[in-house]
Amino acid sequence: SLCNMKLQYKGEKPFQPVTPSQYPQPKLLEQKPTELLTLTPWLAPIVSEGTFDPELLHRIYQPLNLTVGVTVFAVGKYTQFVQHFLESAEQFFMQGFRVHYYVFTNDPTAIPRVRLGSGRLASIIPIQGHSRWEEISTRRMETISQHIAERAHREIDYLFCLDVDMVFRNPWGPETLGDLVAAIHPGYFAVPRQQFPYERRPLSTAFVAGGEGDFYYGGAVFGGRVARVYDFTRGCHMGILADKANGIMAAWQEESHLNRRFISHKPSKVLSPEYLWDDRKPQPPSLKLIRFSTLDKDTDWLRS
Ligand SMILES: CC(=O)N[C@H]1[C@@H](OP(=O)(O)OP(=O)(O)OC[C@H]2O[C@@H](n3ccc(=O)[nH]c3=O)[C@H](O)[C@@H]2O)O[C@H](CO)[C@H](O)[C@@H]1O
Ligand SMILES: [Mn+2]
Repeated sequence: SLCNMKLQYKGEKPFQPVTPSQYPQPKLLEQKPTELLTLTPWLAPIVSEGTFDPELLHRIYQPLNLTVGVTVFAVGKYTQFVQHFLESAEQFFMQGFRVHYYVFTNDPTAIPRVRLGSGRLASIIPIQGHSRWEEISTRRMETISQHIAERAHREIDYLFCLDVDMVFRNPWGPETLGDLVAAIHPGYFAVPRQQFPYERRPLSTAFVAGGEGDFYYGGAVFGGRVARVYDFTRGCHMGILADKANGIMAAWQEESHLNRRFISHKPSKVLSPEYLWDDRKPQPPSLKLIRFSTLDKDTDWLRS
């Protein structure tokens, strides 16, 4: 069965020598490239403006000829977001890289054909719709893991799994690439962990106890090497299935399972809220650049 299959991935890309270039010297004794924390206690970088050199990273990653996948779901009324999402991604997402968008929808005819740059393509993948929005959102973990097993592991090196009700506003580049990548939720970066909206009922497999947790991560952005995203989404899906069998739906659906799993399977790279913002909030001075943000949407209408 698909579950026990040994996947033949596209293959590792050996690193290339970095071509000579001019860039500012890294200074061991000059601290604080930003007001934000730059390293987790398990030594994963926290990416924000000022912590990296975009040109240098481009020189390092560009020769690898990587293909970066994106999964995005547009079921029911959410098809209206696809155009703006794709157009803004074409402007800002992984410029100069090969990109493969996988658009999952119950209504392929409602997906606009957006003109894509060279080396970039979109596949529209029909899926079943569900009447409850919680179900649509939660099912993504299952669909993504199946899609990696059936197809995407042969086509892409890295994968980002993104919400569709969002737009890119500034560059999102190879600084985001890592084995397993999480993004800090815009609503909880200044909040003590006891107040994170984790699932708190021990009956759920997403249960998080009082003293646990690092950052509260958003369900709208996660990714990494395709093999790691496969394990991650499969793990979340298993937790969701176990909860279903027990008749329980976690407080924030798949986001609760994602947060549970990132506590035991730490991300190797963490994206600051620059990479997962919300237009309904004022931009705090500590965030220099909003790169990807939730649109101010009519939630009641969308979910009706
Ligand atoms: C910023 C952030 O971290 N957002 C998370 C949050 O609320 P959100 O309010 O952002 O959830 P949402 O309404 O955007 O739903 C998540 C995604 O599911 C898809 N969708 C949903 C409903 C529907 O009818 N059709 C459809 O296509 C669509 O891709 C959408 O972007 O909590 C959700 C789970 O409860 C997800 O974890 C979201 O990622
Ligand atoms: Mn959303």
